[in-house]
Amino acid sequence: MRYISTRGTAPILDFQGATLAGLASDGGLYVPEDWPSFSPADIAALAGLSYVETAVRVCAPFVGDSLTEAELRDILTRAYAGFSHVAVAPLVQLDERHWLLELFHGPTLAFKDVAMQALGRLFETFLGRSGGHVTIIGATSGDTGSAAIDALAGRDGVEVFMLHPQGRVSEVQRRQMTTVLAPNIHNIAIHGNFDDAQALVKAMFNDAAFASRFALSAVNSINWARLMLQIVYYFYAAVRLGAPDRRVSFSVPTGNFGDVFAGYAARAMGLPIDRLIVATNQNDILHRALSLGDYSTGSVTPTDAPSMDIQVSSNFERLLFDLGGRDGAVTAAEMRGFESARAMAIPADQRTAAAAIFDSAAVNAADMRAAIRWAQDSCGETIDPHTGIALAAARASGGTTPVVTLATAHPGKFGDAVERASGVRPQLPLRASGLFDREERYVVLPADLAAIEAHIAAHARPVA
Ligand SMILES: Cc1ncc(COP(=O)(O)O)c(C=O)c1O
Ligand SMILES: N[C@@H](CCOP(=O)(O)O)C(=O)O
Repeated sequence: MRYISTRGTAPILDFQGATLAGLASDGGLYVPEDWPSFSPADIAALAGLSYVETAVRVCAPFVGDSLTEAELRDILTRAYAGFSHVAVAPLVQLDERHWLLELFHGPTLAFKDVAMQALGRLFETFLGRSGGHVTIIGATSGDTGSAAIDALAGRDGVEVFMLHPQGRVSEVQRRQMTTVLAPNIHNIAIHGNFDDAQALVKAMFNDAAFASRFALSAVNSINWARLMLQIVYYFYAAVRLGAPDRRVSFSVPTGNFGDVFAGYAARAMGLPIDRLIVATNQNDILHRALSLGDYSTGSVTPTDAPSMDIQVSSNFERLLFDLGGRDGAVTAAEMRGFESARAMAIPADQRTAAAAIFDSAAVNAADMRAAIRWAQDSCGETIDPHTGIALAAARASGGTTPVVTLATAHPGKFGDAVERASGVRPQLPLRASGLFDREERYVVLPADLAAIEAHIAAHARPVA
């Protein structure tokens, strides 16, 4: 499989190259040149397979010659061996139409582990071949950072610099990052919000001299490998609910548009997904974009679902590229316009194409809390606020198709908010015990490119 940039001018790479590059050198995002196609018979053949075997089959066409099937299976087997549930992503029935897909059984208790545990091993394998070294820079609203740090701490060949918005992640999220004291892990709290952190990361990639001096790479969902690994659970869940013979919808708590874009990719590959529901919190740019064509940023509002307190959603560019006929020049012009005006009107034909696939909803705090209470009181399931947002949107949607709500974080990561909503204090699983007793290490810096680059330059290993 070859990978092309959404902005059309970066070199075309294979899977190994795209994984190590992270962001394309023209500022775009790598996408597969074509969507692999799964026939109904291919999908039916996934029935009864374990999560790892499903992942091998779904990922193989994307990986191409970069890994043998045995190498891929070995990476995935080791990635999911540390999950606390043997199903990796168990489906839990709520009522006759609604299911939860629990994606939080990995080491840091959020869906990010599903991709990151494998991505860490992909980096290790690819860098091991060349004896190379990369500097990973990332931005997090809480969950990507902890998952990346767990996956990469102590690994040879990688130095990790993770930016989070100071005071805007939960205490559990912060401690999951800052109590990891491995020498290759560097946490940076910035004065600003997640969008500022993400913009700084992209600015460092766009600083060609800095990017090549430190061999920058990415673990955010701008890295295609993240999304490939997230496509798997759409197949896994849909097959369990009757695909290819029954259509299934998914409700996805959305911030950076990565998780729901993985669902879009699964649908493009042939999985019979009926609707993809894009559920946002009060930071509703994606809901406005999909329902009104208004992709314009506002200020970021802090909410009880802080991991979704995002305005500029990186992966929306991948959707615009596909909907705009996969013309890099068109997407590059659109993104340049958006980056300067902080606003963009989605063209009518692209809105119509999106409406055939996506529904969207902006869920307020009261409706999110009501969804948490309903899950608790009517189903005995304790869910976190991000899942609550998506469940509220799922229950408000019409139709008879089964709807799977992605449960993206363990409720214990957001204990205060869950307790406020339901009166129930969720416990953190045993694997997180001791978090509050450990030493923390991080620096606080202004959201200023020169300051961040100077800090990284002082601690990273330049290319020889
Ligand atoms: C718990 C949780 N739910 C949902 C999201 C939103 O996912 P995405 O950014 O892929 O849209 C995030 C952050 O990415 C998250 O951490
Ligand atoms: N909610 C995310 C934001 C970054 O998302 P990513 O999927 O692009 O890595 C977080 O928890 O950091």
